[in-house]
Amino acid sequence: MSAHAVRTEGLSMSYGDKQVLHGVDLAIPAGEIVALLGPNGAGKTTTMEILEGFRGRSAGSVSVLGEDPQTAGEAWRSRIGVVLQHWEDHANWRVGEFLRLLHDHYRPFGDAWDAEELLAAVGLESQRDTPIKVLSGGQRRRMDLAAGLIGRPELLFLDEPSNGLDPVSRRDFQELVAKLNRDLGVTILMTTHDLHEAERLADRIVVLIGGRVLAEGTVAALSEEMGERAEVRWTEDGRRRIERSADPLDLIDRVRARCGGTVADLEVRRSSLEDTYLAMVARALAGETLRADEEDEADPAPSEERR
Ligand SMILES: Nc1ncnc2c1ncn2[C@@H]1O[C@H](COP(=O)(O)OP(=O)(O)OP(=O)(O)O)[C@@H](O)[C@H]1O
Repeated sequence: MSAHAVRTEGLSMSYGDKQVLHGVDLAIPAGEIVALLGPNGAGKTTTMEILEGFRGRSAGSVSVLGEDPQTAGEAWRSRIGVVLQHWEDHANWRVGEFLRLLHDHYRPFGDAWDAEELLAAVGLESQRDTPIKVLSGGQRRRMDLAAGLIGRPELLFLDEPSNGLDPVSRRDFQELVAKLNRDLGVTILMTTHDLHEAERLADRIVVLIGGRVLAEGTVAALSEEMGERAEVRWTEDGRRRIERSADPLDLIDRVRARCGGTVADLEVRRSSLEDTYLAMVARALAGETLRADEEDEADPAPSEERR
């Protein structure tokens, strides 16, 4: 059996005469959380819909849990879970009855999640008898997640899962997603525009731009590929200093020697996914190569921090 939950080779898609995916190759290892990032219109939702079997493709091969989503049957569908960006059906149904109905639908295909247990797992026990239309945004996303989980999927697709949630609900939701992966081993492919969310949750990042994979790897590997530098801040001669360095330990040693052995208010921050992503997209838009310059530039003089 393939160790990859998802594999695509040369995946291409056109809407009429407009080509929106140009030979996308993906390899998503089973058990990982992978975040698909990219600007609006990059082709993320189209890719997800093809992998979910909701949309055909124009060319290329696709394997999801070992089958082609275009031809796979209901048994395969019960092994995947889908949480769409928006869906507005069943507004008058109550949360508990909706999950019970889904449970009955999935039961013939295996060990469907009991509706009561699932309500508890996503923290919606108090909303069991609440009509879906009056749920808050955060409760609604939890219910969407519960609906995606009912068949105990091996692979879960999340399209902008925490969009519109307040910071506390967002954090709770992210913890729930991380727990599903950690405790139940669910492979997760998610799209998000929240780079902190991607950095927090994802084992691996895929950046799509203009329907092509621009970069793929762990946050650390992408940062290294882009030649991103850590940011070092300290106080020297009563002034706050800030400098970026590829070798922060060497920089700190030099500052320490200058300051007589101690460095005041020292902070070191590695480049964030946001720094890397923005640099990557800017370079791509400027038509530059992704590789950082081979030549090692001398570190610029430290600047003073803006207050
Ligand atoms: N049903 C459709 N018919 C025609 N064009 C479409 C259709 N769906 C998407 N597109 C086009 O395909 C391209 C990719 O859209 P897609 O929704 O996959 O991007 P996305 O990366 O998910 O964007 P966003 O971040 O805004 O959700 C866009 O140019 C979009 O206008």
